[in-house]
Amino acid sequence: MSQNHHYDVVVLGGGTAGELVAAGLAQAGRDVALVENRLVGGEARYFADLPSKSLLLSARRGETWELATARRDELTAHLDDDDAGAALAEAGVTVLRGWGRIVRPGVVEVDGTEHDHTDLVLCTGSEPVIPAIDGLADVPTWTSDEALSVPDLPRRLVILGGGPVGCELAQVYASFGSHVALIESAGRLLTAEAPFAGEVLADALRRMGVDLRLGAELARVERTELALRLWLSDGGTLEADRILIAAGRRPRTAELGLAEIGITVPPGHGVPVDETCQVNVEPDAGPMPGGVWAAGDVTGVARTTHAARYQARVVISNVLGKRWEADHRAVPRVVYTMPTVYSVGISPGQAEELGIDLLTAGYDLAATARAAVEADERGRVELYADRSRGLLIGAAAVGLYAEEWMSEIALAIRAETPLSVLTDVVHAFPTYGESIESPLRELAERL
Ligand SMILES: Cc1cc2nc3c(=O)[nH]c(=O)nc-3n(C[C@H](O)[C@H](O)[C@H](O)COP(=O)(O)OP(=O)(O)OC[C@H]3O[C@@H](n4cnc5c(N)ncnc54)[C@H](O)[C@@H]3O)c2cc1C
Ligand SMILES: NC(=O)c1ccc[n+]([C@@H]2O[C@H](COP(=O)([O-])OP(=O)(O)OC[C@H]3O[C@@H](n4cnc5c(N)ncnc54)[C@H](O)[C@@H]3O)[C@@H](O)[C@H]2O)c1
Repeated sequence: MSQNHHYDVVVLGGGTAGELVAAGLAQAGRDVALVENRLVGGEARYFADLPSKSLLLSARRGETWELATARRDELTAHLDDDDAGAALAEAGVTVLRGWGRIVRPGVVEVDGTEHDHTDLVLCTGSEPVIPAIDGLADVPTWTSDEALSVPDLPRRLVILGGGPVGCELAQVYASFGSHVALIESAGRLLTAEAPFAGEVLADALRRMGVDLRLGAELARVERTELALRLWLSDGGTLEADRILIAAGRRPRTAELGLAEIGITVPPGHGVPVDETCQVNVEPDAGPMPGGVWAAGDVTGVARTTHAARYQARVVISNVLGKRWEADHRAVPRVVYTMPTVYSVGISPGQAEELGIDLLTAGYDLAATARAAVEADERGRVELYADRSRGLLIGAAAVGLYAEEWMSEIALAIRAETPLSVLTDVVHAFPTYGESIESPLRELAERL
């Protein structure tokens, strides 16, 4: 076993969070190594956010599949991370290629070489959950990684899971001509969000010809001579050329050697972090030379790229000794379908779990002048206030460009802006943004 250099900081995982942490700390003068076993830049750049948004945009523009995949592959640099690696080297980061594993406090091993460090930052992301279903392991399947990087357009695609990944990809593939069926074991799409959001989206997907099988589970799969045959728990059957598994993701915590430094993570959970993104390490693990930190999907806190970027900035600040406590109350959750589904803060389901007395006010986008101008009446906005505190604590909107015009609500929740101020804000005419005025007034009157 060869012994390498001592680094001030080793960052495990070079996706969105890891890249930002490594570059930020190197630019602040720290000696930093980043360990990456696949592509520097991670999921968002090559297999998730960028390719999916590129294909959705191409679908909206009516481009052909060939043009759309060419555009996507250009945007994802044909899965070549040379430029991303060079940018990190330019920032002063040492990029170590290979799988990183903690071997004892202060030491990470990468392909047989040990690297000492003071601080350690875990940015290992998340991985798809593959459900244990009879026959599934014996047939060819995709996860979002393949669905967003290969050139194939299956004639019949069955998607397992109606969360953000399943819904975005159902829309992509249906737009380009695949016959898409989507199986969601819950009775509705986007179960984490307000029920109306899933209903509006279900309607949009059905209109595109997507066969929604809600409240059903995939019981068994078999390969026949010409296709895949699927049996559902409700007695239904489907034929497919390809199955796409979009049944959730779990933080990537296995095979990292976390136990060597006293980090215990129950299966499926994220590494436990405090508000400074420092990982809770059990005290009997032995003396640690510095802090252990985590950012991004591996924390399981807020699984989006903007949350990963935010947590990366929090980690950089705290490693440099400037205390910054993360506040996750108003991190948006966006599904970039047509129409967009935007949610922020507390959802009605979460409010119920937390015992919050929720006051809801809503407005249909069809009543805005903008809907008439766009000739698109789909969508609705709902605002949620905590009756006991008299404050806006959550919102959901389904509608064209909702990801752009709902940002002021994120700010209002984060800043705890009084409703008296929010109702005094003037919105430009004719915009979808005007749709929040009426529910804000209603909440102000009822509180
Ligand atoms: C289909 C899809 C679409 C999405 N669309 C959006 C979107 O539009 N907007 C949005 O905000 N979010 C979106 N997300 C979520 C977003 O992609 C993630 O939240 C984000 O990529 C998380 O970044 P990360 O840095 O935590 O992890 P990642 O980008 O996954 O980076 C982790 C990196 O660590 C590496 N790694 C792991 N373990 C080791 C190890 N032991 N040694 C070496 N390297 C290791 C991996 O190879 C990987 O490159 C989407 C997700 C999916 C699946
Ligand atoms: N635009 C975005 O920001 C964006 C887009 C895509 C994904 N993401 C992130 O990726 C994460 C993962 O997304 P996801 O959609 O894979 O997961 P998810 O957990 O949000 O949804 C998975 C869905 O699959 C269903 N399911 C699970 N097992 C099933 C089975 N055996 N049969 C049928 N249905 C089954 C679940 O009921 C659930 O509704 C999200 O939480 C999100 O943070 C973000």
